[in-house]
Amino acid sequence: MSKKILTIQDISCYGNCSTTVALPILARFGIETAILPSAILSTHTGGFKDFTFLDLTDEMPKIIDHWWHEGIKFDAIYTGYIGNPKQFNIILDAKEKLLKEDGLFIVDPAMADHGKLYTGFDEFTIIGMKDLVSVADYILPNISEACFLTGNTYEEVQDDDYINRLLADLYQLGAKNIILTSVADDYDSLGVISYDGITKTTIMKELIDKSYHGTGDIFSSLVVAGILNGKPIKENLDFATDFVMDAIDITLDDPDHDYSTKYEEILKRNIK
Ligand SMILES: Nc1ncnc2c1ncn2[C@@H]1O[C@H](COP(=O)(O)OP(=O)(O)O)[C@@H](O)[C@H]1O
Ligand SMILES: Cc1ncc(COP(=O)(O)O)c(C=O)c1O
Repeated sequence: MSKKILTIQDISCYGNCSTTVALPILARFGIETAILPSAILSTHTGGFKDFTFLDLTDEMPKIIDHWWHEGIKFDAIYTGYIGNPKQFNIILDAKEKLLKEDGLFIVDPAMADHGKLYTGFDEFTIIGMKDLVSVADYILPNISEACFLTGNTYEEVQDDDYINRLLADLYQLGAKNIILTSVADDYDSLGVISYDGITKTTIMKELIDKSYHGTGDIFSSLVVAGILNGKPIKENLDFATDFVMDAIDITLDDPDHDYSTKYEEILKRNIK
């Protein structure tokens, strides 16, 4: 039977990230997707100046309560970029009211990259993300987010001891499954490591020397689709990393598309 998911993140109207990539990707893999926007921005916050920002904190509880009264329930809730620290408690309320008893709570703590918090985020964002992480079935932090969540110092290139410490500290926070992204064991590689408290699965690939906004959201949406569709973790992570790399590859030769990848070209392929 097909699955039903609720994704809670911003709508960046232009720029191919968050809700505007989650919806098409999840739908492409047969998952019915409802959205609860945390904010509406004219663009994402990376690389565009003077973006607009409409905070939807006041609207969110109304939408949740309407669905609750309708008896709507989801197989999974997947959270991303949060528009305001006040939304963390609203999201926990949505989990109580709208997630099926055996449903999955999946958190992409989208708040930082390259060792820095995104524009507009502060310690209240970190505290709120920790609350979500503590009750999550899956979390998908990058190295920067893992550091802000656990109080470790950011390292651009990481050795085994450092990664093991991050994974142990994240697991200690309460997350049942960790999918750590932007892992680099040297300056020529990039990949992901998953950890479920017992087993570590590592997928490392050659670094493409260019980064784009939105790749984290594309990666997370693909992995979430794989989890809901019961894809084995290694296959799931391998597929998602290859997809993101292909999306980067086809965007490299288009200087007018610096703000995100042209991932639609890859989504168009006959993928299973
Ligand atoms: N330039 C790149 N070269 C190779 N792999 C990449 C590149 N950018 C992203 N990826 C792959 O996609 C994953 C998620 O993308 P990333 O942008 O690092 O996520 P996040 O937003 O969590 O930082 C990475 O861990 C890596 O496996
Ligand atoms: C508003 C907004 N949402 C989501 C993201 C997440 O982007 P990424 O997929 O690069 O982590 C960003 C990053 O720039 C953003 O500004």
